Amino acid sequence: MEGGTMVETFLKVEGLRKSFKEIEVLKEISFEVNKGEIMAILGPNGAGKSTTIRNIMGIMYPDQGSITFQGHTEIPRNKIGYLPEERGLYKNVKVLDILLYLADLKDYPIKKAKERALSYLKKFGLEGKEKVSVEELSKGMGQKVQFIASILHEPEFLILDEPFSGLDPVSQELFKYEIKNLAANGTAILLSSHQMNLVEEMCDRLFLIHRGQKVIYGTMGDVKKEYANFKCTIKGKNRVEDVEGLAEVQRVEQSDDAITLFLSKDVNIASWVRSLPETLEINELTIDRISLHEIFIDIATDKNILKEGAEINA
Ligand SMILES: Nc1ncnc2c1ncn2[C@@H]1O[C@H](COP(=O)(O)OP(=O)(O)OP(=O)(O)O)[C@@H](O)[C@H]1O
Repeated sequence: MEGGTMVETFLKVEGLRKSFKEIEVLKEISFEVNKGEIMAILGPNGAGKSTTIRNIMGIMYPDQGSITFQGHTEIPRNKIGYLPEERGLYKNVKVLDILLYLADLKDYPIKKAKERALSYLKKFGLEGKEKVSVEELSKGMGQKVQFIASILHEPEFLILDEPFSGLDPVSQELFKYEIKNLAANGTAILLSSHQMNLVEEMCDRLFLIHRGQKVIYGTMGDVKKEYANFKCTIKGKNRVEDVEGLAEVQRVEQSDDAITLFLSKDVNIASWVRSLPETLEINELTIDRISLHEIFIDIATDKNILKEGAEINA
């Protein structure tokens, strides 16, 4: 998506509000998903991700706000692929039959669907399983079939709710590769996941909700720059008192044989390293940026340690 290409928005969600009984679960949710990008929707359990997705899919209706697809309110079902959070919807049906049936529901040509289905089954290591009934598949295999079902009709917009849950690491990589490939070919992708490492590796932008409200919305690069401050971990026998007064140190965490210094946002690492006192015992020293995983935990646990950077779009 970078490099000045024209952004074409597929989905636009504006001011979405939704309550269940008295409880407001979504409060003014607004975001967009563009063609050719992977947009992550993130948040702790119960944050409102699936509710947002269900509103987009027309499974439930918002109390307020609007959802448009290429400018239209009608849901273009044939252009959308959806991998729901609930899995294993089909049981006593053969793998290839269910795939072709679902493609047919989307008015996709059956011959092409069959070719694509066989090629994807092969790609996902399910060659020879065409005539096996879905209930006989393992959990991961079932998920692969459901994933194939969601992309068989070449959707322009793909919603993946927790696509990696229950997959082994090899299958996760396969899914990751395939999802990135779809985006590279122009598909707009909205992905919800709790696997922050994968999100960090593959998503272009992210939208993080907490208690039904936007906390972060931006490109992965912006989020890293704004929130992911540097941290310096020093192995050796040092006391918190030895380091907490140092310039640019916002917070110190101590574990058995290491001490981690969380540094302020605009620190100049080169001069900061030079300013370390010679009295420190340094057996090992590493400087990294805080990971998306840590940013997530910080927000989800209301620690707000990173709030210094909490400016972008929030
Ligand atoms: N049909 C419903 N009736 C009442 N409350 C609901 C309903 N669906 C969701 N909720 C509530 O809305 C809130 C958001 O739920 P949602 O499933 O959207 O969260 P989520 O972010 O997808 O969480 P998870 O990561 O656990 O899947 C929760 O408090 C949940 O209990």
